[in-house]
Amino acid sequence: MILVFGKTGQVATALQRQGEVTALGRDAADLSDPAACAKVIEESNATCVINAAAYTAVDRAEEEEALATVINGDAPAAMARACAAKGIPFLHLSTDYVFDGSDDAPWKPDDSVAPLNAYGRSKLVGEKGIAQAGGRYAILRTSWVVSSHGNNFVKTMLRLSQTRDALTVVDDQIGGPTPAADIAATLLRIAAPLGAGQGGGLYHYGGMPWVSWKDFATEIFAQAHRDVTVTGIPGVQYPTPAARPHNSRLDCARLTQDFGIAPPDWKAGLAQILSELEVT
Ligand SMILES: NC(=O)C1=CN([C@@H]2O[C@H](COP(=O)(O)OP(=O)(O)OC[C@H]3O[C@@H](n4cnc5c(N)ncnc54)[C@H](OP(=O)(O)O)[C@@H]3O)[C@@H](O)[C@H]2O)C=CC1
Ligand SMILES: Cc1cn([C@H]2C[C@H](O)[C@@H](COP(=O)(O)OP(=O)(O)O[C@H]3O[C@@H](C)C(=O)[C@@H](O)[C@H]3O)O2)c(=O)[nH]c1=O
Ligand SMILES: [Mg+2]
Repeated sequence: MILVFGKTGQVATALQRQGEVTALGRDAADLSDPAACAKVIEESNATCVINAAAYTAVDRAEEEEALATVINGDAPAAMARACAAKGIPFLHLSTDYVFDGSDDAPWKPDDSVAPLNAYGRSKLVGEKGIAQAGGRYAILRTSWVVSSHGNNFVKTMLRLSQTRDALTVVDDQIGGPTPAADIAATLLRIAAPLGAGQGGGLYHYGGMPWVSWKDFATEIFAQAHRDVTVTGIPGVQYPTPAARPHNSRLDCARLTQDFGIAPPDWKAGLAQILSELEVT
């Protein structure tokens, strides 16, 4: 039995659509109580655990770093220790926001981390706690997750297009939009081999080709046939509580080497999302 933490989120929803999983919502397992999450694993008959729950409100985390750190740091670490004790693999997601975004070379899994914001710091606490738990694990760092479900940049752009015919969007933050459906498929595909001893550790999994948020917005409006003029602006002209990295490009070669999985094509994923949303 594959046990999933998270029920309503983008990736948790995709996992339930694609796999035979037992998904736990906040009512069944609240990540602000790490010991309770560990106990759920201990008392389960899980053969594998996937954590798809997280504190993902990047700007709000600046004011709630302690809570974000419990949810994104302490809870996954406790889950990983419970999995290690049971001898079952633990799969987890992390983020491009653990990097500072300097230069423009794609980030490799072993590159130095230096988060610019509280959310990134909280996710890094989780990464380290999982590595120290001593069990088999895979952490997929992904970026710019989108789906027809939940909150994401695609949904924000479509909503804004109902009231606006022009938008300014930052063009100096570059990364890979990643469909939640592809993340779920990848997690489900690597779970068994990981449990059997193949691979393990830190991986990158982000969509291709790399784009700026501005070029992403432009493609969303093109595919959705929305007549919105998008003008690029530097991030300094779009002030937010949390700083965001300029360079979020993820080098996904290790996942290809260990599991034969290539990064997803986000433009195809976007078309699928728009069709699910019945935007034509
Ligand atoms: N979204 C993105 O752009 C990116 C996400 N990631 C990572 O990918 C993973 C999945 O993200 P995504 O699917 O987008 O997340 P979402 O923001 O769509 O969903 C977050 C999920 O976590 C749950 N959750 C939040 N707090 C708690 C809590 N205290 N107890 C139990 N459940 C809780 C939410 O439940 P509820 O509905 O009850 O609030 C929801 O199901 C996360 O680890 C995230 O850090 C990485 C890079 C980019
Ligand atoms: C709505 C809007 C946003 N923006 C900018 C702000 C920001 O730099 C960028 C994206 O905004 P968002 O708030 O959607 O993105 P953000 O919440 O920062 O998304 C991040 O979420 C976390 C969970 C991750 O792990 C990251 O990989 C990343 O996906 O677009 C504009 O320039 N114009 C706009 O009209
Ligand atoms: Mg957001």
